[in-house]
Amino acid sequence: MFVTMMESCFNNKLESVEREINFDDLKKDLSSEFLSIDSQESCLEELEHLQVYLRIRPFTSTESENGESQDCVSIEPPDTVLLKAPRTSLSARLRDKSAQRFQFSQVLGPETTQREMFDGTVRGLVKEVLEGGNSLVFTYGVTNAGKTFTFLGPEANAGILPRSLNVIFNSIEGRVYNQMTIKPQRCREFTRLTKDQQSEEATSKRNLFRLLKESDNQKSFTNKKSLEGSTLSDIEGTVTEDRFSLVVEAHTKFSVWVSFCEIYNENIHDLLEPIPNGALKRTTLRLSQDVKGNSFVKDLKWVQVNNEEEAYKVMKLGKKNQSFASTKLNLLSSRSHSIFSVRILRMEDTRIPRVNSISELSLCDLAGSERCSKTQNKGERLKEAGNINTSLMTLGKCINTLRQSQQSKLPQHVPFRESKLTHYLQGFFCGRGKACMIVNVNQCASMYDETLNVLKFSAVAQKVVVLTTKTVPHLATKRSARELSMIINNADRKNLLGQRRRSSLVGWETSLEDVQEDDDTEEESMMEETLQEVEDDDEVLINKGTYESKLLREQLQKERSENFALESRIRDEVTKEFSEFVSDMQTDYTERLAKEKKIVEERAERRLEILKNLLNNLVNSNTSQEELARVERATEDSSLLGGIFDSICSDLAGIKKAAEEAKTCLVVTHPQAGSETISNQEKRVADLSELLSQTQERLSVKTNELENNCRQVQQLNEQLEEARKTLESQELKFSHLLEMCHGKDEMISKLQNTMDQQVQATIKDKTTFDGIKDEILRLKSSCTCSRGEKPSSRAESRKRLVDLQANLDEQPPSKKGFRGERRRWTACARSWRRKSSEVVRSEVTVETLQLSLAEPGAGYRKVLAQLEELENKKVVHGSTCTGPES
Ligand SMILES: Nc1ncnc2c1ncn2[C@@H]1O[C@H](COP(=O)(O)OP(=O)(O)OP(=O)(O)O)[C@@H](O)[C@H]1O
Repeated sequence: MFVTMMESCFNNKLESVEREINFDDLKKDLSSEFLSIDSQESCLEELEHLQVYLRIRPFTSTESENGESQDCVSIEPPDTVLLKAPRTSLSARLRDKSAQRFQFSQVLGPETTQREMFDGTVRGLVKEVLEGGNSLVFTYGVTNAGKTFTFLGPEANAGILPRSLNVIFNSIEGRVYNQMTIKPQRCREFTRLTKDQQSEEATSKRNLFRLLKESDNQKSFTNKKSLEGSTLSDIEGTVTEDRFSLVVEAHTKFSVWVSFCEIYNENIHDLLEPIPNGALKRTTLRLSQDVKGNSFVKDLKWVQVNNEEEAYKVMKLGKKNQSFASTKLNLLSSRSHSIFSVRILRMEDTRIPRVNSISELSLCDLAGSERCSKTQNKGERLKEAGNINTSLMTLGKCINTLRQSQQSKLPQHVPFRESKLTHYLQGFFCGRGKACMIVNVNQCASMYDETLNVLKFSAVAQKVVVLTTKTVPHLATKRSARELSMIINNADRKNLLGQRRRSSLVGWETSLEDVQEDDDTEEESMMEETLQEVEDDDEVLINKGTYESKLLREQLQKERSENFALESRIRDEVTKEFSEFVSDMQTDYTERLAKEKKIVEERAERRLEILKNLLNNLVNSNTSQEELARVERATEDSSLLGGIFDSICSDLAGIKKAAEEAKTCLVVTHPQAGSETISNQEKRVADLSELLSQTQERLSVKTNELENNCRQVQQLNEQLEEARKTLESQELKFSHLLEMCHGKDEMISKLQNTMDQQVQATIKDKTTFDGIKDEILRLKSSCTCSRGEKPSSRAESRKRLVDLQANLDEQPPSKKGFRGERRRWTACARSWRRKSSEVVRSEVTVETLQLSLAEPGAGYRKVLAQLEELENKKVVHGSTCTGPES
């Protein structure tokens, strides 16, 4: 089953490199010997993981001084790296994971020399290229991680590019084809140059080198030791004699062509194209694909180089034109992706030169991803950074989709076309040749988050399986019948495979991505020229039937055994990977669940404690507002608790979903091996679910309790508020009553005074009256006694009596009147005495009321009624109790 799955993934790739071939095609292939070399090669297809190497650069002195060294990166030789979060990292704060492990094809530590770097990574690929294969090497990493150092290196410490050129020319020494008769074209084709074209080529090359010389002369005035000013001899000291001994035939020669371009702001520019002085805009080149889906840059300048020195000059010239700028993180930061390509044409240097194979080594130095917050770029630099990040993100997307496509049953569309970089690299991910990624990281604590992202991406890239096609060049000048039969057989097999694969699936890169170029006129003329040559070959008399069936059987058996081995290997890998993934996930979630549970319990307990205190405080104190705020805080905590709980639920759902996916995948890939793991995982997930539901129950009980408590507190608070209001109004009324009582007291004392004065006056009047009465009596008696006296003394007495009478008239008129008056005053005094006793009683009642007011909620209305009654009484008394006017 898994074979079907994997096959479905890789079929697509096979389709991209194998088009339907029939006899007519074969004839065409054979006839177009000088145009395309496909038909002459035996293709060996292999599936292998993308090679991913990690290089960790050493700290600079400034970084060490700034405390960047916090042991974030440690190596577990030979292929594992351990990444630990520094104390200040956001990731470290968000996640509890202190260290993460990443595996690579090889990890090269800070002390690795440029030579060791080259030997351990790219050297093998250079050999592949010399033997007819295609190879891609690209550097990847954040800005200031050491990509350009690895790629180009300083003049005294050459990087992989100069070293590759060195090995290539050392290996083909004495076998360099230095004529310009044949030139590579498009992707895997070539063209014969006419005499004029050859001289044009030579002039262009001379001009190019002159340009470099001129700029070198200019530079030498200012900086004699700059990179551009250096010559090959400068680096010769660092690049030692390094060569491969190639197995070649006597007439075999190698024609080497190089090109250098950059992808800057999603535009492709030729770095070997001279930029005219004052030119604002550089020529933009177009990316095209040949019929086999291999991308190439249309109209890119290819320069023939006859030795290492010439190649190095081209490299320097291109570097001079490349976009560099100073950023906050790197003084000389690459602002573009640069691609240096070396095409090697393996030739038969006979009377009519023949091309046996065309191979290509493509070396890309990618610009580094960067966080604009850290580089603080603005304007043009910001735009560049945006384009760099976008294209690197697309690369990440493509790698991810490739990985997913290889894992799932259904082929997925890989978005190679979304950026120029991925569009260019597409061919190498789809079977054009071997691909190798060099990941550069620095160990700075401040770059931890970025480094983590790079390592995560690399871990995915490491798992991508690529189909590599190794071409074995045909060495014989003339083909034997058997060899031709092999070619036919191979073509038939391709045809067969192609048909079978096409029937099952639609190729994702060819169907969706392929673009064919239509400028085939030149080739057609060349085809006609060379067709005659091959038709003349008498040995193309093939006993096809005999060989075909035999070889087909052999091939079938070989393929079956290869498929079987591949299937078991991939099964093992996938099962192991999933088991690791699921167990990692399980441990992670168990830890998180335990932690969350503990936190939830602690919080619930704390909240209960707070609520208890709150209730106690509410009963004992009047600081209701404070308590209310605390209750609100407790409610907020409760909602937070709910949030945490929700997140646990969603995490669990995630675990379940992942487990489901794992299960599906395992069932698909490895029914027996998977079932046990699945049941274990299911059991674990069920346990986790049970644990979670228990936590949920406890949480809901505690939440209910909490809610009840909250409600009670709310009620108490309302009652308290009501009592407080009642108390306030009672206090107000009491103060009114007190005022009234005071008024009454004053009035009583006034009345008392008036009454006392009246009594005094009455007593005085009575004394006067008694005196007058006595006088009258005395006068009367004296009048009676003096009847016999003289009339004058009698008249005198009478006059005195009349005066007394008049005096008496001024006094209370009579004893009767005085009595009436006295009665009135006595009644009045009695009435006042009664009133004062009532006032005393009122005071007593008021005191009683005050006492009852002290108790909140006591029969307030009753008290109020009593008060009102008292008030009325006071009004009645006030109106009746007016003293005698006198
Ligand atoms: N292996 C190394 N040994 C010593 N110094 C190194 C090493 N790798 C990088 N460096 C230094 O680190 C600095 C940054 O390196 P480099 O310019 O190659 O980074 P980069 O990844 O290409 O950055 P960008 O993406 O911004 O172009 C340079 O000063 C370089 O000399």
